[in-house]
Amino acid sequence: MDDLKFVIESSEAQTLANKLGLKSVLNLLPLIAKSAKKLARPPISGFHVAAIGLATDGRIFIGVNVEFPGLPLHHSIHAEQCLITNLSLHPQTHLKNVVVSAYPCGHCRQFLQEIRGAPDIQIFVLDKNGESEQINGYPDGESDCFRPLSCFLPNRFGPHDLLDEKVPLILETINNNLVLDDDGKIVEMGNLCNVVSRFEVGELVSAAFEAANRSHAPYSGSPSGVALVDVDGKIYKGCYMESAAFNPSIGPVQAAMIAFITGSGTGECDAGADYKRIVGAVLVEVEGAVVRQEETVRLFLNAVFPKCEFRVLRCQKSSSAETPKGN
Ligand SMILES: O=c1ccn([C@H]2C[C@H](O)[C@@H](CO)O2)c(=O)[nH]1
Ligand SMILES: [Zn+2]
Repeated sequence: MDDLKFVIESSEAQTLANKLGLKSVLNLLPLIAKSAKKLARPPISGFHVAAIGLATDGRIFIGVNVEFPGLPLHHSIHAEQCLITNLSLHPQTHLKNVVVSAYPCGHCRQFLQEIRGAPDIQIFVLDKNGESEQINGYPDGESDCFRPLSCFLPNRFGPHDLLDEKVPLILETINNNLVLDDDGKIVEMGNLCNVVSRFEVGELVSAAFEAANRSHAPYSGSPSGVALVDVDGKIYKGCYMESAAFNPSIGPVQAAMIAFITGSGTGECDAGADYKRIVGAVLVEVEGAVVRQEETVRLFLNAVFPKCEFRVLRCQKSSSAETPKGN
């Protein structure tokens, strides 16, 4: 399991499980978790975390922790947040099983609550050596070592404390009906950016706008999106995703960073070595929004990609847009 990818197709997972003589794909998850720890980027703590998710369609998704020297700790990305963002990038609404290399912290248990049916997500925690904590070894079946999230976080506070049941949750399809009405600003930005060609700026703005439209921000009504572009013109989108408990929310630039790390396909474990490939970033957020991302995104970009050109575009909410709040 040397060249792991952040998304493993269902057929690949099945083939690998058969090849290793495992009873099912579930038995494969702990092996992947142990191996995926090397994809983490923890230059501050040196503590590698991997969170592996099995989706209902049989695909396996990997999440790892990412730390950023020079920034306050709340900019860090937890493996579980990375996993959920990875799922959102490859539209996948249901997470069935998760194997984590360490116990999920309170914030991660809370962030997982944003997924529909969260209390039933089955979680399995490996011990410090990456082995099963159970006497039986690796899981033999769904009921063997996995325990529901409701067991890790009983008496939960979640989305339905604030929202109507019908409001789309994280990972579910959403369109925030935003309007970007000033094409002139995009042209002006094209002229301003030295490192990113005019053509790519247009694409970059569209990507950030699409990310803002798909952002999960039902609690503040302040959706936003970031798009990053690398030296080869490849674009990485990040949607801001809120938690009902506010603080475990994931910022748009962290989400775009996850798209870069999981999609750059380098399997790079030398933290930060490839960050200098990012040359441009665009943030799209709502004019007059109650929650603003601009300054925190700028702080992040200055510390992580100091040479990156950054532009901000404000959009409006369509007057026909439904208000997301349930009560
Ligand atoms: O639930 C958790 C708890 C911690 N970490 C990471 C964050 C940080 O990078 C390192 C030390 O806390 O472990 C996770 O990824 N998930
Ligand atoms: Zn956590």
